[in-house]
Amino acid sequence: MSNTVKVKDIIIGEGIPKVCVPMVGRNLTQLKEEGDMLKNIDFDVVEWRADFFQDVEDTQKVIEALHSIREIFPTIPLLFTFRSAREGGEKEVTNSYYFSLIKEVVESNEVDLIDVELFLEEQHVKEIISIAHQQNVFVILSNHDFNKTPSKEEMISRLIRAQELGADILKIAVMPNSTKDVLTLLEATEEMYTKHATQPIITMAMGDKGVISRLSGEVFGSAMTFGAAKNASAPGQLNVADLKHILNLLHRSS
Ligand SMILES: O=C1C[C@@](O)(C(=O)O)C[C@@H](O)[C@@H]1O
Repeated sequence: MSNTVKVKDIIIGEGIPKVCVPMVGRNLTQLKEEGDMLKNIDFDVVEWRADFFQDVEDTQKVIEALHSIREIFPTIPLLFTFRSAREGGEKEVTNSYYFSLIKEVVESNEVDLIDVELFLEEQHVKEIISIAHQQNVFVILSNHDFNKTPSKEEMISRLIRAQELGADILKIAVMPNSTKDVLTLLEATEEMYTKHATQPIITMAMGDKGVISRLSGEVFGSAMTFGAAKNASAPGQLNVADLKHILNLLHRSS
């Protein structure tokens, strides 16, 4: 197994951390406006945060919107995410709707990557991964704690669990309540990356305190970082242009 995942022309896990921009429009008009603005910006992966979409409970409308987003970005890897409210997202739907939505999205042939929450029922996670892999869609198994930073051991064990379940990319986002918490996240990242990971990992400490973790992926082993175009999808995200610039600077001096 390798520590990289190649999606279209982007190799996640190699070189400078890749920059992912979330789209957070509430309707198709807003998504198209966001898409037009993003056309002039340099980034690597686009994430559609479908939990922001007001018609997310209508699968047909979701697929139509997905198609429109794909038309705007035919060559850029597209990540589909429905972030549940319990993990910091905008909306809560039933597990069975979440499961059927993700299945439809994967089968639509419009996405390259999907985000699946690690704490879903294990059977559902396994099934989604299997369907996604049949369709050549990569799976990011993710976990978020918007209130605190778990212990280093706990964060590593969640990332290992995601890996054991067959995820292509492992992700954890936590909220630091102190500078020490940021160090704990970075330590967990470094240890996971050097000792356990066979897959790329993505980690971040959110909020103002955690900003450094969104910039230092190349040093500690986080393969991707999220930046905001106009509206952030999580606290602490920097503007994409600044993010790219700083990542390039850090790369040159590394
Ligand atoms: O999971 C993540 C990471 C994130 O929460 C962040 O902190 O940048 C932003 C989300 O859009 C994305 O799905």
